[in-house]
Amino acid sequence: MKDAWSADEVRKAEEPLIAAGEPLMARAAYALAQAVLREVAARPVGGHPTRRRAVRPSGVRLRGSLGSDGLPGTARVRPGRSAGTRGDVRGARALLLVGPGNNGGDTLFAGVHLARRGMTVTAVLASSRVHDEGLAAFEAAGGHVVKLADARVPSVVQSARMSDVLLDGLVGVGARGALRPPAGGLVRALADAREAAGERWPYTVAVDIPSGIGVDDGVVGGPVLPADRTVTFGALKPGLLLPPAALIAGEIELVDVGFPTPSGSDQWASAAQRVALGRHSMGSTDIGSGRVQRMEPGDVAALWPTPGARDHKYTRGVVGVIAGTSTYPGAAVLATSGAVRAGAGMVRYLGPEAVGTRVLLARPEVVVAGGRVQAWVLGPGVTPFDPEEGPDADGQARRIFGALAAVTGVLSEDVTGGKMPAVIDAGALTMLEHRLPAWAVLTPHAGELAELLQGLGHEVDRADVEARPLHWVRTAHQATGATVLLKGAITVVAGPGAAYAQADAPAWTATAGAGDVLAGILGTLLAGRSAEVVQDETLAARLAAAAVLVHGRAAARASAGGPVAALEIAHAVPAVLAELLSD
Ligand SMILES: NC(=O)C1=CN([C@@H]2O[C@H](COP(=O)(O)OP(=O)(O)OC[C@H]3O[C@@H](n4cnc5c(N)ncnc54)[C@H](O)[C@@H]3O)[C@@H](O)[C@H]2O)[C@@H](O)CC1
Ligand SMILES: [K+]
Repeated sequence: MKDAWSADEVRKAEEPLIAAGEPLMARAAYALAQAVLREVAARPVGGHPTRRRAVRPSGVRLRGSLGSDGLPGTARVRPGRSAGTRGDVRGARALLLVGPGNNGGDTLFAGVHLARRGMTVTAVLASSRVHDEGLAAFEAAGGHVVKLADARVPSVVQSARMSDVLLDGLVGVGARGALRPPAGGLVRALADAREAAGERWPYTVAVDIPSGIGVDDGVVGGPVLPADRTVTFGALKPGLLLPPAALIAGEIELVDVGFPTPSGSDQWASAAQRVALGRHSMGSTDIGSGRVQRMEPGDVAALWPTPGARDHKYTRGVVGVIAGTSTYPGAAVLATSGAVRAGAGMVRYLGPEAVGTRVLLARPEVVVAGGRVQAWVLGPGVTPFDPEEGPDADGQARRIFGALAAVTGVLSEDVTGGKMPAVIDAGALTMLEHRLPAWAVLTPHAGELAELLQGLGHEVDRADVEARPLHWVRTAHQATGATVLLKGAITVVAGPGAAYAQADAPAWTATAGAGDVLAGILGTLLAGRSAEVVQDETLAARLAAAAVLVHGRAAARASAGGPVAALEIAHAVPAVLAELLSD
């Protein structure tokens, strides 16, 4: 499991270490410098290993000479190393963006290592005050210093363009909100230049985080310079796992600076507190707090129910699927295929006869009849419920309302029954009338989540959900009681006391029907551990994250780098599971 710590948790962890005299900054700076040196040394002379520059002018290098604005003379000094071989970093150029705090300190000390190795290093100080010792050491090592206040932003941008590597050390975990001027203006100009430059941009390394992202929530509320690599210290930060920030953080390198291993989850138990369903019922103080995790293959293997010699189809779990209509029959095929391929003991299908026939043609092992079920998959391919339109022609809404009663165990005013986990997708998301238990997993995409939240009294649209996914997923979890899984390039899951951000699927997975397959896979997982899921309110979120990982890996396998059809994702699931379970 990858565990991301909030900025507060990082501070709490570092305090005793700093008090004990542990050289955290020295460790961070050394590791940062090593990451830069590795990259620069791997570059063929005159080009980036993966983003080779199209034109690399040769010319006279006046190493270290400065122009009138204090920046390396861009007219006189040509980019790249004019001499040396692969592995030799001498003469390579680094531009450091240095902010006022310890993030800038890390960057200056890293600059010391780079300068000592013969690189030409220039620090642009974005603030009037910077880390004193770092600055003194940097100057002593021969680093050049430019104050942003004395330089023009276009000259800094030009200097960046001519560098081999760019270090973003403006703010780290001490950041509050979007980047303010002048750092914000500089980063906006650099981000624009990077966009325009395409491949011809220096390798960009974010120090601890890309400056300007929300450390705890991954929000990108202002200018941020996308990084090729983020070298982060002590622990991952939620913003490095969560969209949209995670999509611009590049490769993440975690540096051990001596933090203790992650403690238990007791400290954030408050996030598990649930409040009554209602328009203004959310405890907003809980939102945004807590740890974010990313499940890894080993975690999934430990969670996946595997059959033993004494198991039979009922002990392994029966999934009931209510999906598809005569207009959208394919969703029924995809959801049942996902469930079958994920290893359900049995899959039942309930729906219009014509759709059931199609399901049987694709998957003869599906039982098209009612009966015992241990988890439901409700809603793929079912149209949103509109009470004014009267009873639905296919009867799917009626069936789903019935199944939803079994999920909560409240069958009627005076009759209660067994409680059952469920995946609630697509059309079924419009049929929620009561507060739900955590073993009900809602699986909306961003547009559906926005509509659900609007129904709960929030003014939010799809773009808002995409801009602050963790916030809105947590809000929906707290408002409905259900575990919420927001589908996307990075899928975010929130349940009692926990949040997961899974980035397992290739971009090709964004294709019609992929979500129906996911619903089926998750249905099988919930059915396989049905009794435990209703006992342990944290289990549904873990199983949801596990299903996302398996689905994403199956999509990657089916895609093999090219387009993928949803049904092929389902077909790839057994091989993915076999691999995960054998490791
Ligand atoms: N946690 C760890 O183990 C370690 C942390 N270290 C570094 O220390 C950093 C944290 O240092 P600090 O607490 O000094 O904080 P930062 O360096 O992250 O920045 C705080 C400073 O930035 C300014 N600032 C905050 N928000 C801003 C905004 N939106 N726009 C412009 N300026 C803004 C503040 O005025 C403050 O002066 C970490 O990110 C990391 O780089 C390392 O030195 C060593 C190890
Ligand atoms: K930074």
